[in-house]
Amino acid sequence: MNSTAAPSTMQIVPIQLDDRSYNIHIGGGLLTAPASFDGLPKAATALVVSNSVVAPLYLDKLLGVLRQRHATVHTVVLADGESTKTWDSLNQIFEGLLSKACDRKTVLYALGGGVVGDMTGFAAACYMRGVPFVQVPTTLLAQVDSSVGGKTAINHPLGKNMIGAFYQPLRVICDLDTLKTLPARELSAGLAEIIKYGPIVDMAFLDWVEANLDALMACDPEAMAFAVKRSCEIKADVVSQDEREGGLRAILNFGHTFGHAIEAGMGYGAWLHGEGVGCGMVMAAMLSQKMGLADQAFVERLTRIVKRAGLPTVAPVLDARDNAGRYMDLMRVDKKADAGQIQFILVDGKGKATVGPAPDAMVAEVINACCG
Ligand SMILES: NC(=O)c1ccc[n+]([C@@H]2O[C@H](COP(=O)([O-])OP(=O)(O)OC[C@H]3O[C@@H](n4cnc5c(N)ncnc54)[C@H](O)[C@@H]3O)[C@@H](O)[C@H]2O)c1
Ligand SMILES: O=C(O)C(=O)C[C@@H](O)[C@H](O)[C@H](O)COP(=O)(O)O
Ligand SMILES: [Zn+2]
Repeated sequence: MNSTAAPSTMQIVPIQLDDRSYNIHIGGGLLTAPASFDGLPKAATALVVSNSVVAPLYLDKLLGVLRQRHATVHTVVLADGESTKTWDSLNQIFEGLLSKACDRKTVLYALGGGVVGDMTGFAAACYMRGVPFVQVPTTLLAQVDSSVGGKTAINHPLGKNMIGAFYQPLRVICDLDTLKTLPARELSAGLAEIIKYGPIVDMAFLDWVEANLDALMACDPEAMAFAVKRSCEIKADVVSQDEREGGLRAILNFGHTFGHAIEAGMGYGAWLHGEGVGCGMVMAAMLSQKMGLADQAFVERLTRIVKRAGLPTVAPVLDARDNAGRYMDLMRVDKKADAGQIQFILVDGKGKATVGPAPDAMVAEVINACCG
């Protein structure tokens, strides 16, 4: 591995949010290490939310530690996949909480990827108007992005993450060992969000990612430890400046305006979130170039990196008759849209991002050029 890699022991990345500040713990074996949970509330009751893929792999391990902290630990195991990020799943969590008479001190633990994390966080925000929760992310994407920063949500058929709340966890516990069971496609999805941090904030990190992509795709522990830590540092820094996306935080949406349209337009789950983001970054970079902000060499470089990471760079046709129109309609629903005007995250290819509109004709050119 190139660059100054972090050691494989536990590392802590703080996120400063006044009375909602917390730490992100990163390291191998954290799931079964009681010390990872030190300082968290030892309420009588806890409830772990997981899913049908993650539970058989890691639920017993987590329960082993939690039963030393809570007299009673309940579980809710949801179905798997992006298509389950719905009211129905959310209700299953509420039913689990209510049927077990969980009180407002009950600690919720989200054990899984971003889908479980986003839904558990939303349930924690709503149940009895707010109960404590802890993120235990088990995918690369969740460790480098979704578990950090307090965005929680479910999807709506008309738009991604449309119903949700900002609600911070008490802690994020990233056990790097869980990444060893992750399918290659999911690892690639996580790489998309890692790649994202370069063009928006830190091009030296993009250089590092490019130089270490093979190690990352092979799940090399040292490379992973550094990538997760640096990603969390970048995200924590952005979120601590703008927790509720008044402005700056929107840069974390680089690639998402197009990506979310792909996810919703294809039907949730057909494209993974990270795949939409990967392809969406290529589209947003191309738009940035058309707007005179980035040069062609940067667009080509980013496209090469995204492709090498195992992610799609050719966007899907969402409507054979009016494809650009369909993309536009889906993007107008995006949460960043302002008075019906779509806002894009545009990059300069040197590590700076801006948020703004783009002429419809240029957006259509990008869609036409990128769709296969
Ligand atoms: N809140 C945020 O800030 C934020 C940021 C980025 C993404 N997201 C959301 O996160 C979601 C995507 O998250 P994701 O990519 O983790 O998807 P996911 O939660 O669907 O997990 C991906 C797949 O991996 C499986 N899995 C999880 N951990 C595993 C492990 N250790 N070994 C084997 N299989 C494992 C899951 O069951 C699932 O099949 C999207 O809904 C996206 O909108 C939210
Ligand atoms: O944390 C953020 O802010 C992000 O934008 C991170 C994104 O990777 C993530 O996919 C987020 O859920 C998208 O937010 P949304 O507000 O566009 O739904
Ligand atoms: Zn994302």
